[in-house]
Amino acid sequence: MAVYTEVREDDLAGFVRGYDIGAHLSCKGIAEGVENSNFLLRTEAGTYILTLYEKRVRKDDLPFFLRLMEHCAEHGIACPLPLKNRQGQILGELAGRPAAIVTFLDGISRKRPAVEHCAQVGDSLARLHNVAWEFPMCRDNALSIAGWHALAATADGRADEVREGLGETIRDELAFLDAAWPKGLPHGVIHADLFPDNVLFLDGRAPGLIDFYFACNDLLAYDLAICLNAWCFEPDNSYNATKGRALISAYNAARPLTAEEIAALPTLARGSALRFLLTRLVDWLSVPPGALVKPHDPLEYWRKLRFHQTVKSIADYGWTP
Ligand SMILES: Nc1ncnc2c1ncn2[C@@H]1O[C@H](COP(=O)(O)OP(=O)(O)OP(=O)(O)O)[C@@H](O)[C@H]1O
Ligand SMILES: N[C@@H](CCO)C(=O)O
Repeated sequence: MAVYTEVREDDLAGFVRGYDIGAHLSCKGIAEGVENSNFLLRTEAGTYILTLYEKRVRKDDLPFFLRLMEHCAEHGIACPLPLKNRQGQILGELAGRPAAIVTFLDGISRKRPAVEHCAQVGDSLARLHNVAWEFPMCRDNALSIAGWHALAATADGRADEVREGLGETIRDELAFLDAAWPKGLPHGVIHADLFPDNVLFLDGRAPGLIDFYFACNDLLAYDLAICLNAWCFEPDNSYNATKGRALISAYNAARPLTAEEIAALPTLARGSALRFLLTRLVDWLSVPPGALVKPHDPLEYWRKLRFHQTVKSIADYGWTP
C-alpha cells in the first residue's frame, strides 16, 4: 500500500485550484509502489497522477527528477510531464509534503515480460539516454560503487541470517568490483530503476516510462545492465538469452555500444546485481515483524549475481556485435 499521507478534501481542492486543470472530481490512492504516496486524480480537464514525496526522497533532489521528466517528455520520450501551477512551478506542497501533479500514462506493466517487451525496453532506454544527454542538471549516483560499501556495512554481520555465506560473498564481490569497475565509459543521465513495474505497455506506441526517482548521472551501459537483470531472467532465475539478445540488440540499434562498453557489460551486470542485492538486503533486515510491507527478495539478486560470475563475454548474454 503506498499511501502514507492522507489528504484532507479541502486541502486537495485548494491545491488543485492552483493549477489550470478545472475542479477535482475524484482522487483515489494507488496501491502499487512503496516509496511515495500516489493518487489517481480526476479533474474536469482529465486524469493525472498526484504524488506526495515521502521521507526517503530528498527534497533537494526533486527539481532534478521533475525537470528531467519534463525535458524527456518535451523531447519525445513517453514519460509523465509534470504540470506547472499558476505560478509556473512544478513542485508544490500538500499536507505538509512536497507534491507534484504529472500527466497520466495509459498502459499496463508486464509482470512476465515477453521477448518483444524486452526489445521495446532496450529501444526506449537507448532513446532516453540519447535525449537525457543534453539535460543540463546533474545528480550523483548515491547507489554506485562507493554507496555499495556503505550498504554492505549497514547489513554487516546480519547477511548470513538470510543465507549462510552471504556476508562473505558480498565482501568478495565488492573487492572484485573495486578492482574491475570500468573507467572512462560513456556516462550521462540514467534511469537506474527501469524494472517491469516502471514500464507501461500499450499497443501501437512506445512504452511509457515512469518512476524517475532514482535517476542520476552514471555509466550509460550500467543502466542497460540493470535492465538485463530486471527483464531477462525467468521466475526460476534462469537467464533467458533470447530476451537478452532482444534487449541488447534493440538498445544497440538506437544507441550503438562502444567496444569498451561491450567488454565491460559482464562486470556492470555483476555491479547491478550486487546493488539490488544490497538494497533489498538492507530493507529485508529492517522490516519489523508483522509489518504489512513485503520487501523484495534479496536472494533473487544473489542468484543473478552467481550467473554473471560465470559469464565470460557479452556473447554469453546471447548477443554479439
Ligand atoms: N504517470 C503515471 N501514469 C500512470 N500510472 C502511474 C504514473 N505514475 C505512477 N503510476 C502508477 O502508480 C504506481 C506507483 O508509482 P511509482 O512506481 O512512481 O511509485 P513509487 O512509490 O515511487 O514506487 P517504487 O519506487 O516502489 O516503484 C505505478 O505502479 C503506476 O501504477
Ligand atoms: N526496483 C527495486 C525497488 C526500488 O524501486 C527492486 O526491485 O529492488
